[in-house]
Amino acid sequence: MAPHTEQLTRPAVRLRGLTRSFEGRTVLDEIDLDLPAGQFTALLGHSGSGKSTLLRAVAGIDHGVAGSGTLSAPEKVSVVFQDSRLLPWRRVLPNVLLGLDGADAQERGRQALSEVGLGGRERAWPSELSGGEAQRAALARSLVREPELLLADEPFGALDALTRIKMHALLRELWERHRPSVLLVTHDVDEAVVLADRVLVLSRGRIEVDLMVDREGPHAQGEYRTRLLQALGVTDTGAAAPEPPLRP
Ligand SMILES: Nc1ncnc2c1ncn2[C@@H]1O[C@H](COP(=O)(O)OP(=O)(O)OP(=O)(O)O)[C@@H](O)[C@H]1O
Repeated sequence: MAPHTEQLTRPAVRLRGLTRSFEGRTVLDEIDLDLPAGQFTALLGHSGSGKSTLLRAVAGIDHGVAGSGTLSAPEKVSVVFQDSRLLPWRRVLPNVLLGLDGADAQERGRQALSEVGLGGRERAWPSELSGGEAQRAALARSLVREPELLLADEPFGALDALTRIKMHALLRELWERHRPSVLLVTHDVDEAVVLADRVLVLSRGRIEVDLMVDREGPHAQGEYRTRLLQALGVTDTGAAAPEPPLRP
């Protein structure tokens, strides 16, 4: 497939001096960041480093949080969380279509479910789905809205290892087909390297590492992994160093 170079020149997300704090404690400290349209970016960082705070800011769902700076993002944004957030009292297809109308909505919903491998499960209740299937339905709910930007906050964090591998393949395949910009929050270095074309590490309120992952080039995934683990302060024994303190 030809690279979408013309798409990549148009920033989908632009942050300038983005600051967010809770009770006087700065979590995001004047972050400048551009996410080009169509890029798959992963955001890594220690627990509590501010990944979800950044994602929520970009999603525009952090009203009431103290902050400053400027932020622009596309109009059509979908968010996927660690739990599917399906409404238990609605069947799968109505969950996927929630808030959508239009003559072709049903057909688009069915198509989205088929794309995530849930064709035929339209009338199932959320309680009848496995964790992986529920996350597939959540992806279908995002997909059907044709987002320009997909924000995903640890979407596979609660899944078992085998299901997670399948979901990685699905997400990458959906991204290749639809080409939204993706910002994936994860604490899993392997997930970041397997999925993303660019990996950011958030630390002390700043983007401390900004690494392009060249899938075609000579670098083995192991090299990226080692660099990112080092940036996260993980030792050879696998022990994680504590999150360094924020700047005063
Ligand atoms: N609504 C809130 N009120 C007070 N403090 C908050 C709030 N939301 C986040 N924080 C604090 O901001 C910091 C960053 O939280 P955030 O959830 O963004 O981190 P994270 O990197 O996503 O962590 P994790 O990987 O554990 O999900 C944490 O210290 C957290 O306690």
